[in-house]
Amino acid sequence: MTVYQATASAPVNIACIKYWGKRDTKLILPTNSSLSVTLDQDHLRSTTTSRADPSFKHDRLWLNGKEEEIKEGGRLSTCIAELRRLRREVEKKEGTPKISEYPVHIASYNNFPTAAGLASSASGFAALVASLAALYELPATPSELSLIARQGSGSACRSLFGGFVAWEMGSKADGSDSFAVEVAPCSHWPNLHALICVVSDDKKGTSSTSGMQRTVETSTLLQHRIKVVVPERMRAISEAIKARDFPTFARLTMADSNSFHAVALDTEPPIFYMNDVSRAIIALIVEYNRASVATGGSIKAAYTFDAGPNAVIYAPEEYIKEIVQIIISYFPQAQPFNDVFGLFGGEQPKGAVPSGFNEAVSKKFEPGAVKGFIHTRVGDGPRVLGAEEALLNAEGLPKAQA
Ligand SMILES: Nc1ncnc2c1ncn2[C@@H]1O[C@H](COP(=O)(O)OP(=O)(O)OP(=O)(O)O)[C@@H](O)[C@H]1O
Ligand SMILES: C[C@@](O)(CCOP(=O)(O)OP(=O)(O)O)CC(=O)O
Repeated sequence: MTVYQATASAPVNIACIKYWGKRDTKLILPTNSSLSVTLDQDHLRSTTTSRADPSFKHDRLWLNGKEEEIKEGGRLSTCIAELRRLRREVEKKEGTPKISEYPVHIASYNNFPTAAGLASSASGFAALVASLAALYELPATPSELSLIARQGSGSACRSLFGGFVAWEMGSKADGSDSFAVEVAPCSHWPNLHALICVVSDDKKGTSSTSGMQRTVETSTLLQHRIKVVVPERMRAISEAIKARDFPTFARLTMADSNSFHAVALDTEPPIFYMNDVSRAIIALIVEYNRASVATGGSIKAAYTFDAGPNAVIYAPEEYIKEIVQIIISYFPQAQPFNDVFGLFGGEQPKGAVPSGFNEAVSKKFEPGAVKGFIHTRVGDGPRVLGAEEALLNAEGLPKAQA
């Protein structure tokens, strides 16, 4: 008997020009376009296996081994229904098995700790869509699949591509022109690296979904951001990426992170996602860039923050070592540094600052204020994996994770 099953993995993306605000909350249509860098799935990924089988009673989904309810009319059920609809188109061709009629079992696993506060909905919904698209053998392009991932979580639409990705907001009421497009593949700028600084967090106070809705309803500053600020930045950052112009890319990325956190503060009641640790990291990166420019160099690093206190620092590969040394001068580490790129030749990094760096820009924190680092780089889009990577066992239930 044929087993109808497919496994796919999908990457995390971190926006440089932020999505914040919906004009349609059901279809997840944004109030502005956004642009992100896809991170390498060798380090951070969601992996998902989907199987269609006539013996299954109903659709079921397990996330990290734990069953999640698929609520009727909810985001998961919308994505599954949309992919089934596309499969039915394929089944119009005579002789194609009608597997759209079978219930599905879906098992997914995020290889990064949810407790780290990293966006999991983006890679999660992208992997779900990629695995069902592979199961159903859909002839759809990544942009077409991004229309579906968008309805799971807005930022997920950008994880259907590798490299540098724009989500064009579109203008149609049905959302058919609100999808992701590739600005440049990861091979275009492979030495763009990312250093994620995991900041201690006692559980996020305001989710992105509810936070951005409150901003749309109450912030006057958001209107200026979506009408004037973002359209110009989208144009400028796309050009900077095409030209591999890091200083311009960095200036725009930092400015847009600041603008996003400003509209969060302009919300009633105000929303704070960054904390003292986040702000100290900003001060260190600003001083690092200032000292570099003052000695005839250029901007070397860009910070950006999503809806939480973790910092993501984008920088050319050659500066990451120096950046780690600066940060640990102020944030002593309680855990060993996971040196996946071999920057420190088997030794643990020691704190140091470059000459001309004003050490008074921040106080020194207690160990553990920055819990650890994840060093990664720009990476490719979703991958279809082999049967040996499947997360479902012979009975169609989740395998125990090692
Ligand atoms: N691998 C996955 N497969 C399917 N759904 C997932 C997966 N990982 C996460 N999700 C969905 O995403 C939800 C978490 O999304 P949520 O938006 O609350 O957090 P986040 O993505 O970590 O942060 P944010 O989007 O605010 O930056 C989970 O409850 C689950 O529904
Ligand atoms: C700050 C952000 O990370 C917000 C992401 O919001 P989500 O995509 O998580 O929101 P929903 O569409 O409601 O699921 C910025 C970004 O990724 O562009």
